[in-house]
Amino acid sequence: MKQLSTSDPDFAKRFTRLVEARREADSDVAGQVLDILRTVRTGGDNALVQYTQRYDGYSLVEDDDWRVSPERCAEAYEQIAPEEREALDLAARRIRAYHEAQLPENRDYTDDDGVRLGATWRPVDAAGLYVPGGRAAYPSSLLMNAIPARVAGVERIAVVTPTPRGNSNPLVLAAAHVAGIDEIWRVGGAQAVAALAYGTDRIAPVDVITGPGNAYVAEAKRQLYGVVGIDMVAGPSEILVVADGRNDPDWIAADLLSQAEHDPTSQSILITDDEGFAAMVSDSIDLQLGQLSTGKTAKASWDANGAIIVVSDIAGEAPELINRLAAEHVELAIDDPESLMRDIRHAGSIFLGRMTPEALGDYVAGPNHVLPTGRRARFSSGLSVLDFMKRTSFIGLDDKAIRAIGPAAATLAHAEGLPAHAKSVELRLK
Ligand SMILES: NC(=O)c1ccc[n+]([C@@H]2O[C@H](COP(=O)([O-])OP(=O)(O)OC[C@H]3O[C@@H](n4cnc5c(N)ncnc54)[C@H](O)[C@@H]3O)[C@@H](O)[C@H]2O)c1
Ligand SMILES: N[C@H](CO)Cc1c[nH]c[nH+]1
Ligand SMILES: [Zn+2]
Repeated sequence: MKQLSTSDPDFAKRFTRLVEARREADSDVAGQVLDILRTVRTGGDNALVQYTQRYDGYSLVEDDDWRVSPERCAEAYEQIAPEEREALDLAARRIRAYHEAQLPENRDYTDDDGVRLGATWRPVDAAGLYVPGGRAAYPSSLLMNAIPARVAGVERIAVVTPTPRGNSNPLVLAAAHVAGIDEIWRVGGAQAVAALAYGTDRIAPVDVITGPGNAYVAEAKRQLYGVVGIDMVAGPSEILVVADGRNDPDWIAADLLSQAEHDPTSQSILITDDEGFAAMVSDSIDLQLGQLSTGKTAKASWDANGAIIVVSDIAGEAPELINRLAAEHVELAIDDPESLMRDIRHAGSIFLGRMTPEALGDYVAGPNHVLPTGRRARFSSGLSVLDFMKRTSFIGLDDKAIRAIGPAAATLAHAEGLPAHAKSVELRLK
């Protein structure tokens, strides 16, 4: 963990290094991922068999090894504990309600020149959803991917998810049942993303790939953008907590560890204006690390990518630091989170006040937990219904309308040195 203070003479240099570390982490896996994508493109299902054996310790032989049936998902739903079923149902209901409100409206109108204009939204034909499953299983990510895809009206939805040593997680299957998913492939990592993009004998290609994953998965999506659409680059989790000294240090320590436990390359940062509080949070983290079943991963993450930044004035100094970090999650554990939120331009999702731990957003709040990482909140947003849709514009002119705007088009066509363009308009003006 790094300790920084804005009063240190070398703060600017050290902070810049912290910001840039995210980009360097991405490029570490780029070469290996390129290799995996090429191998799956040429080797198809055989390549999937090899990689699944190597990385998940699992043999894909029979049809049942490859794909999970909807009957198994329904069975899993019946067999999980009643409180788990209720929690999944509640999460699904809240996620659905939030995403239904995102459905866009088609436009169709005639402007002052008499030109008919508009745009029609349609779902993509096929979406591939990545549900992570290497270190932990993510039924919540299944819901976060599948519900907006369903709301958008996507006809074919294919899920890929790794099943280490062949063990399918019952809650992931139950979540698939809740979301009405009937195509689940037991493959993960960059190779699964490649299979969705290029297609193999077994897995038909999709038009868009969404969902979170580790550095390999995130980099595979990034490299395949253009072959398919993607939502955004949603890699190893990040949390940036802004907390004053009036918080319980144990709460803030737990919040920081909640994202550190995802991945050794996750990032957790605290900004505070109270040096004593910073020390208490740091001590609490050390204590809590020893109590977590995920302690090893969380410790690796906190040691390598954790940071505590002490500022002298939160309102004056935090906004610039927050905007440069452009973190996936920003928690504001202060008295007046609203006023700080107004100054935040770059963040995947913001959590307002001391009673809004980020973990609530991971599961049940409603907004999507698939969010941009690696400072990409500067230009990307969380997964939404729109990521499963595209828009086609339309234009309609009659004789009167073409006389109103046609001459200007012909003038610009001549000016661009494109006479055939000009002629196609001018012939209709005669
Ligand atoms: N940004 C978001 O919205 C968001 C949301 C949820 C989870 N996440 C992130 O998802 C990730 C889940 O990671 P995970 O590892 O548990 O599951 P995962 O499914 O993302 O990755 C597991 C796969 O990674 C591949 N892999 C592992 N080691 C490899 C290696 N050395 N070389 C090549 N491939 C390798 C394997 O194919 C394995 O099946 C975490 O980083 C977590 O922070 C992000
Ligand atoms: N925090 C993750 C997004 O970075 C989402 C998640 C799922 N389960 C637990 N957490
Ligand atoms: Zn989380």
